[in-house]
Amino acid sequence: MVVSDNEQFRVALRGEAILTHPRWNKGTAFTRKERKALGLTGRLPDRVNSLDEQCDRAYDQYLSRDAPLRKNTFLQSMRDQNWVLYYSLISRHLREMIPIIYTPTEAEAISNYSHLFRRSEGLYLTFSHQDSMEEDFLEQTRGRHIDLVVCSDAEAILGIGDQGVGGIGISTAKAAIYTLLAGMDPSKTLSVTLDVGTDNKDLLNDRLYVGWPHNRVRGEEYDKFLDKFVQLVRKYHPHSLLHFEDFGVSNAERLLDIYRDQHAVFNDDVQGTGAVTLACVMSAAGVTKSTLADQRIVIYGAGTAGLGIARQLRDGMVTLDDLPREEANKRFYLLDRFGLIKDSLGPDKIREDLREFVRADAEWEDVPTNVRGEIGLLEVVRKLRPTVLIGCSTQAGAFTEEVVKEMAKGTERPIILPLSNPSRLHEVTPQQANDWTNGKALLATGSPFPPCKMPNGKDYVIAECNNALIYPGLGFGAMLAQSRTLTDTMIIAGTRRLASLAPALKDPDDALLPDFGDAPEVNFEVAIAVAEQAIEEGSAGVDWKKEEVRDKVRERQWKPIYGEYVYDPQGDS
Ligand SMILES: NC(=O)C1=CN([C@@H]2O[C@H](COP(=O)(O)OP(=O)(O)OC[C@H]3O[C@@H](n4cnc5c(N)ncnc54)[C@H](O)[C@@H]3O)[C@@H](O)[C@H]2O)C=CC1
Ligand SMILES: CC(=O)C(=O)O
Ligand SMILES: [Mg+2]
Repeated sequence: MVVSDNEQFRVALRGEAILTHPRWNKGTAFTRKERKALGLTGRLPDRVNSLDEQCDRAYDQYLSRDAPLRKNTFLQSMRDQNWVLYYSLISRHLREMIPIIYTPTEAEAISNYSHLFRRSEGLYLTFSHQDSMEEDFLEQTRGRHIDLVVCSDAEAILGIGDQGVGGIGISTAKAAIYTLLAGMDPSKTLSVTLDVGTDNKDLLNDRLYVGWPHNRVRGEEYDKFLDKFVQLVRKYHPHSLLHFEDFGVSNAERLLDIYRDQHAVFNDDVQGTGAVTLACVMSAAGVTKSTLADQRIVIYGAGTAGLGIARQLRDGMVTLDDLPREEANKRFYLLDRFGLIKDSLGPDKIREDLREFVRADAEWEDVPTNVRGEIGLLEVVRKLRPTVLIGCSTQAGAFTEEVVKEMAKGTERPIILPLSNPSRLHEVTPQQANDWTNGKALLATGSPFPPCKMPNGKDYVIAECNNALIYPGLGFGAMLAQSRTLTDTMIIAGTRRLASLAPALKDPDDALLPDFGDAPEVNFEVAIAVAEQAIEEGSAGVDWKKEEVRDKVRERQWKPIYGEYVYDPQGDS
């Protein structure tokens, strides 16, 4: 459904039913004719408002809330009431409001989920009710056309760990970002929490916790539960995109591998983060006039995001710089809680999926270790003098002054990307990294940060290297092209398009990635690149010509505009 001005809808709802339906509700914007036809004249105050007037009023109400969390709950309740107003208001204040409905504030909302709970916001599939999963699923989706399913089991939410049933908050936030930044029709999205319990003791001990009060289910039982859900999505919505968000490290990559050939699946933390970081490093390499293959890359935190980034950067070197895969793997040095990932750590400490990035001990014989034989970040940086340092460890302050200064000794423009969310968990603040390198560092962060003051007094704009700059376009492009899978080459095509839009390409002192205020245009371009690539490689289910793609994508974007309603008992509801 693409809404344009004056588009007419036949709706089967009247009275209270239409006023309480967020897809159809217009509040004071119902026209006099509609009020009469839909039984609303006595249910609304006299004055008919335009959408502009409604946005002005809503913005004043928003501003009257001081704390970010209060602003978040205000917007949340607006979404429950009126989608057009919600998306229209946020689109008008995108830079200001994205941090409120997404990282960092959404993390706070999720961690308080049970205390803030007001009403259902998606599909809650609970392990203990798995016998009725199909029934529960159909109850919400029967007769609906679903293009996008966003699901989370909430084991690793936005850097704040296991949040149990509160994971519904990340599914709804990510789905809302698809609508805001790519134009996904919200009536065709489904947000799901897979409540398989939680190991978060605070939640389990909280008498107000609204999720299933049970330890997290793992192993075969978990896999069966997940499979049952994925097969329902495949059966009833075979052309949908299934987006996985914030799964734990033992499941994220594994589930992607299991299902990637069966359905169009996408893991945002692995693939979305990998893609935006590749674009960011391409942009920084443009500033330093080097290639991807020239980089020596240290990744601190080898979890879901860390591994996803390593693989995507590696694939970038292979595809864009023609480097053999083995050669490309050697450009990476991954560290986790046991320090540098090297052979002698053994299988207990090295996950199988990290295998191709394990370093040989022989390379490090001359480097001091701690009492447990581990090699820390400072030692790695001292020996290697990396050109790129990426943080996805959730360890605030891990990039110390010593580490950053040591890095700066070996490279003219150190590329430093503290990507952990929320803001309080960043490995280094941009201003610190900037000060410690005399303004030489090329920086981007995972959550929004204000510009840094450079030694020359100018501002250096800090790019937000967050997967939201690319995943909506990747998913929307794949969905529109009706691609059976979201291939690695489609992701690379979207990434290259994003990198081509980096402000630093035109001015090396400018941000490494486009501003979030421009994220809708950026994701539009990404969606086009992805759909074009799907068509070119034959994975698309549509028979568009490449030159038609731009117009097709534009035509299919949902816009927050009110249509005109006509009452029809056989119409939509
Ligand atoms: N900017 C972006 O777009 C994204 C940012 N992130 C952020 O990245 C961070 C990590 O997320 P995930 O990879 O999903 O979590 P994860 O839990 O899978 O990975 C974190 C890793 O850091 C390691 N770690 C913990 N303490 C450490 C220490 N002292 N030294 C070195 N490593 C240590 C853990 O062992 C784990 O392997 C989170 O803050 C998350 O919000 C994640 C996805 C996207
Ligand atoms: C941005 C995101 O996906 C995360 O922090 O998990
Ligand atoms: Mg995530």
